[in-house]
Amino acid sequence: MTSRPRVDSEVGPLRTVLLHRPGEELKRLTPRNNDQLLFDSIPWVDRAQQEHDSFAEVLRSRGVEVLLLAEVLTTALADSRAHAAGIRAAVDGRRLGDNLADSLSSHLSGVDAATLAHVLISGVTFEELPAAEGASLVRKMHHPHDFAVDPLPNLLFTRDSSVWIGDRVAISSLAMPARRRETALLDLIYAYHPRFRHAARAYGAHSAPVEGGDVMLLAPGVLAVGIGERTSPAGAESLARSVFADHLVHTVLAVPIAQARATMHLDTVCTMVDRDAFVMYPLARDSLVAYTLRPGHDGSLRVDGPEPFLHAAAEAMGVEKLRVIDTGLDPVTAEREQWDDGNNTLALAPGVVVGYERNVETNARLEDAGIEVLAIAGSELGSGRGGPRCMSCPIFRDSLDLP
Ligand SMILES: NC(=O)NCCC[C@H](N)C(=O)O
Repeated sequence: MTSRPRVDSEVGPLRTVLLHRPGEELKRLTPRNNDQLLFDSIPWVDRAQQEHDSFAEVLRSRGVEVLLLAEVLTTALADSRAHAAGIRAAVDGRRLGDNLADSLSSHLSGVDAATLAHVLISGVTFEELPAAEGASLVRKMHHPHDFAVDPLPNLLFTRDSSVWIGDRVAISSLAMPARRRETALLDLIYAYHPRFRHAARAYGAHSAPVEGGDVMLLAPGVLAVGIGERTSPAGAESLARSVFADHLVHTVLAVPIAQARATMHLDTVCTMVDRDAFVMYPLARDSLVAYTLRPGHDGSLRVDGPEPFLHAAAEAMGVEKLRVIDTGLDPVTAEREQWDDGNNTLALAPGVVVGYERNVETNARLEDAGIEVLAIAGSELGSGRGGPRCMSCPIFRDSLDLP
């Protein structure tokens, strides 16, 4: 018997998670396209898969049910409506022109669900397009390795494309063009997979950017939303209005973060490692502030602050004080380990987190503070600039009774 999806904290015991085992889409990365596709180098794909398999194994060994995105997508695409919608979302007439678009769509309408899932994730190059009658200027003028359908190498970071808030799922509105089509796949999964199709949506039909890496359920009823390179003020405000209207939370903390690649999401700067504790980039510790948003009368919004993030968060969570694990790192080590996702941990339970093994100093300080760190290899996975929290979308966590 599977539990119905529900997440209301960052650290409640994790029971079910959605991961994406990286595949052929990573083989599309070249030195010519890696910047645009948001990777900092070209990963060794076999090793990335081994690292990911080990990550999944660590989770399973702690009793977590691991759902793999390609498998759940394939199940969803077995529904003919999902199959047709998946093709519509991938085949772009503006890029291909009507003739090529029609021929690709009709080819894909004849493939099985697993093949379509593969195509939707890995993309299609012009040389891979099915043969068609007659000449095509579009085909002739594109390089054979140009993408007719873009690959989605960042699907690996399942945190960003959807997020469960209580018993509702919010499909993100991703900011970067290289990631926008991910939402179409998540939309199909949650609409057509038998396990999810009855789940209510949060934040439906909004277009202002919100990415899951910026969204943190600090405690039941308290949501923090980073605002920076990815999530815009308009996105945070729309999300807040939506979750207030659905009575999912009582407070949203809007947290400005530097608009830089190193700090692309709030979870690159800090993550929760216990019900009252964060691991946090030391240079952000004193500067992080929050605006406090609460529902006003008649659908209006109250906005207070800004004030120091830790004060605002403690007050909203109803705890006296929040702890920041004192990593005490020198600025250079802190900067290096922050870049390598040292602060991007995935909590499996209060005081138990998964982190990249390479962040030796941060992990040692966490252990000193009594946090159990399950260290995983991530030399290849990290080339996309994301750590264990980025690579996981919790679908069910046991609820957390605050002290
Ligand atoms: N939550 C996260 O920080 N996710 C990492 C996303 C990395 C991906 N290459 C991106 O740039 O979107």
